[in-house]
Amino acid sequence: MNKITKRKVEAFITERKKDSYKGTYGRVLLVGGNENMGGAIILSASACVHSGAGLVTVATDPSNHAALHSRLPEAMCLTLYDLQQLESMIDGMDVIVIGPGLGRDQRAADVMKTVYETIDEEQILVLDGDAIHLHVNENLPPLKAELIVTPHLGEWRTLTGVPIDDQDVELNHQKVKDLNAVVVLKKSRTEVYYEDEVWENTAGNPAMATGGMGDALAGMIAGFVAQFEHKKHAVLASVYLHSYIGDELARHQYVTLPTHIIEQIPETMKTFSKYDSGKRFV
Ligand SMILES: NC(=O)C1=CN([C@@H]2O[C@H](COP(=O)(O)OP(=O)(O)OC[C@H]3O[C@@H](n4cnc5c(N)ncnc54)[C@H](O)[C@@H]3O)[C@@H](O)[C@H]2O)[C@@H](O)CC1
Ligand SMILES: Nc1ncnc2c1ncn2[C@@H]1O[C@H](COP(=O)(O)OP(=O)(O)O)[C@@H](O)[C@H]1O
Ligand SMILES: [Mg+2]
Repeated sequence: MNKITKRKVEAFITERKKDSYKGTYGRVLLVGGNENMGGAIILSASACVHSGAGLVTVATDPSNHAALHSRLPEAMCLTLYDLQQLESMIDGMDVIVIGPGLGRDQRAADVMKTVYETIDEEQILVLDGDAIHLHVNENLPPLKAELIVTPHLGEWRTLTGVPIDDQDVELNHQKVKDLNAVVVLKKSRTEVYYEDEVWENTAGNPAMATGGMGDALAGMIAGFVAQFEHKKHAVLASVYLHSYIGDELARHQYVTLPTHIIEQIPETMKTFSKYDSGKRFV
């Protein structure tokens, strides 16, 4: 299995071009956060903005709009259940994240259907949390977009039907090929599955075992994929950096919150970008 290491990620995160602007770094739409789980999508959106996505929009329940605006004025927002508005917004996006705090009710299923119907092959869909359950349990239209799925072990069981104790790398890899997606299988040593290879994260620790940590990762993955040309490197780099920051914080903190990790993303990216591809400090 390939290992995602610090040296590799330093080479993946490059300096920004002088003449770039927000349009260079991608447009991301994050869809989720019902009236009970607004925090989930706020964490995802916040991680996405702090990762450097050019423009971030959030479709969430209206009861979350004020909190989102006050926590993250950089993001625009729209009403989760206004399917017409959602449809027209999807059009201009590079990456769409769906699932954090979405819920699994009929309204959530209708939102999923709209996204699946509207999204096209040029776009990338990040499927997380409740969207994984809806993907399995709802009769959805065929998906044209490139798919990145970010299950934890329980969500992977839902997707594949394989009990957690029976999951192993070989069987997981077979299931990934059937799924036709990139799979970020989240656990203490997260694994990233592509059709032809598997990568293992080499960072992360139990101080990160706290609610919302995966929501933050979904937003980071979207932010990286939206701005970096090399999509595989973007996914591997985001998975590693999320855990690397967690490890740095855990040197002094018993528990690390997703908000703590998010705050550290820009500074950590800067440090990683200072190494050139020859791994030399420049
Ligand atoms: N502040 C918020 O609004 C939060 C909202 N959240 C949302 O809550 C929704 C439900 O997600 P949950 O993951 O809580 O619930 P799920 O019911 O999808 O998954 C929980 C189950 O998965 C299994 N599982 C997960 N990780 C495992 C591991 N490493 N090893 C073994 N078993 C494992 C356990 O059996 C557990 O019962 C999602 O939409 C999520 O985004 C959560 O992220 C928590 C924070
Ligand atoms: N013991 C651990 N060691 C390393 N990473 C962990 C550990 N526990 C949790 N994590 C990380 O925290 C995240 C949890 O994701 P998830 O279960 O989806 O959380 P949530 O849905 O609450 O946001 C994953 O990225 C996982 O790798
Ligand atoms: Mg989750």
